[in-house]
Amino acid sequence: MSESPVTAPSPARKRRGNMQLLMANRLAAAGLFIFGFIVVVALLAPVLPIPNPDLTDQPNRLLPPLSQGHLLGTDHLGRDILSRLIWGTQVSLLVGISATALAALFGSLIGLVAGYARGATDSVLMRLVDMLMAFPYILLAIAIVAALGPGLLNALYAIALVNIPFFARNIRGVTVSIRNREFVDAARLSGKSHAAILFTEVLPNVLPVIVITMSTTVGWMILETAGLSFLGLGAQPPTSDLGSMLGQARAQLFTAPHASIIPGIMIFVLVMSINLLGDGIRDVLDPRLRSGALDRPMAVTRIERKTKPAPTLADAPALVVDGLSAGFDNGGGVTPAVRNISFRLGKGECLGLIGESGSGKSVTALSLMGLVASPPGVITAGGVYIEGQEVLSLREQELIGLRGARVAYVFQDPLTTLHPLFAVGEQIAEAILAHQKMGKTAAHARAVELMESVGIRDAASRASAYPHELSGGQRQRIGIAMALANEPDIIIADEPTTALDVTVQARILELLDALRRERGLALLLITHDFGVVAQVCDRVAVMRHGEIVEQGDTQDILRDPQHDYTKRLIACVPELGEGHGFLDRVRPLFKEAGA
Ligand SMILES: Nc1ncnc2c1ncn2[C@@H]1O[C@H](COP(=O)(O)OP(=O)(O)OP(=O)(O)O)[C@@H](O)[C@H]1O
Repeated sequence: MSESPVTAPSPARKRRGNMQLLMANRLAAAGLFIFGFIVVVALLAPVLPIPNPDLTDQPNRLLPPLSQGHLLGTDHLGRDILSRLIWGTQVSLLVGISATALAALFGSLIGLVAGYARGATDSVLMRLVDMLMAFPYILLAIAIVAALGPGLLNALYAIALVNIPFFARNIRGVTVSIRNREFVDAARLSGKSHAAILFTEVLPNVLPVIVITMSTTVGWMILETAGLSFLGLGAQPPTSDLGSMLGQARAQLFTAPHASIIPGIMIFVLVMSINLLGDGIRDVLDPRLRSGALDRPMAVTRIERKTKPAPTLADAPALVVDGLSAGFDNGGGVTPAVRNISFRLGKGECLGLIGESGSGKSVTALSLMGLVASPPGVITAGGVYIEGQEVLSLREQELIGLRGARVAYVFQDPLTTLHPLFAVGEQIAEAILAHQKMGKTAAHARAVELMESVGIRDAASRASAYPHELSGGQRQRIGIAMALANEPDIIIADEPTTALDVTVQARILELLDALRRERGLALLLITHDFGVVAQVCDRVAVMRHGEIVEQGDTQDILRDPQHDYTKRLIACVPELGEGHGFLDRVRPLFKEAGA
């Protein structure tokens, strides 16, 4: 289409860069600042005006902090603690980061190969990893260093080795889920070698997980290295790291506590800053966390309306939507998804909401009951009136109480909305019990009745079937039965037949049509198919780029569409036996529109 979509963010609202997102997380920013400061100071150790860290001065041993010439005092050999702290931090950082890099390299390689190859390779590699995991890791590290001999380099190898399983298992899990994806199949079909697929198709998808795992484990590895040095198995004199400083000072814990407290605080601050930074990096690299989708969603969409709509409407039909606008918080502002939506829907009436994919139909439908997930969803203007009462101004619990009771939803693919581990009858009964007080047996009997009313044959026995045991059409009937469970006044059906074949589609539409007529339901039917609208709806509202561009009686609009876009949507309904004529008829319409 030639027009730019309404959701295209303006330059001012462009998604913030990763660094800005990281900085917006205060804890991560604090972690970055502290860690950055420590790294810079440790790197500048050779040029800083500090004494030689190994220079002993027996007469001035165990001087307290703030002594002349020794800001943090001296240790049991009279060495300057500040200087040793800075040099020791440098060593701890170097060993911790190197161990993380080694563990990440070998662990990820094992995970990638095992997850991609599966079969015997997977079993052998993962059993080896399991063997490593069978021992308490710090004991294993001590045993390895004891076997190799004490020393920083051996401590580094030991820490890297005991952390390999952590990477291997994580990366294998992600690789297994990626290896069966269509783009990997496509690469295989294109003749790429396994190695090429592994490194060009799988690895780029696994890389963020490797980075996240590294950022969250590096602090842990620094701590483990310090542990080995504390026990005298890591840094050997005269080299010292934070752990060995702590170990050497423990004999003077009561006479000169500062000698052990200072390196202890340093280890704490260093590990804490890395962990805070690591958590922040994880949130930034994971797109789901970045948009806030994995945050606990709010029970009702965030509502930020500049002007409050009138609390009630006189002489209002079942549903009135007045000037509704909603969008998504992109971190720097709200990107609009639907704008100024208004329509009315009476009892027993069916309104079709039609538009191409992305035109904002679902956001409109979900906004009516504050169901757009927040974050990132936001309702920015307008009102929704049910029987004349503005519902978005209600208290949260009141609005939640309306869901499923006065207003019910039927979604596109019931396989994703039905719980796979519960029998369908049980799920309908649960929907009844959510709003009505009755015993479980009565709820189950009512569920069977509802199943019968939506045309499921042999309902009593089918009630104990699980969703995967039913056909697509039967599942959608269960979805409709659940929507009817509490005798709602309004049903919002969001593309209820899109996932079904044409014959089942026709039957489900007939069912919805019959139900709204028999029960006087107001039916809002969302679709992208004018054929469906023509079959069921009294009136239709055409949506494009988040706005309603035309609405009116279905017959009038079918006969005399005003908007070009409506004309094109109507032209897209093929006629039986039309064959190639359909394309010849439709193509010029889209060429004219530059689409
Ligand atoms: N969680 C989200 N975050 C950001 N933008 C979103 C989100 N969900 C939807 N949108 C945007 O809102 C706009 C409207 O989407 P909506 O799902 O309402 O379209 P639709 O007309 O129902 O499409 P379809 O027929 O494919 O379901 C789209 O441009 C979409 O990209």
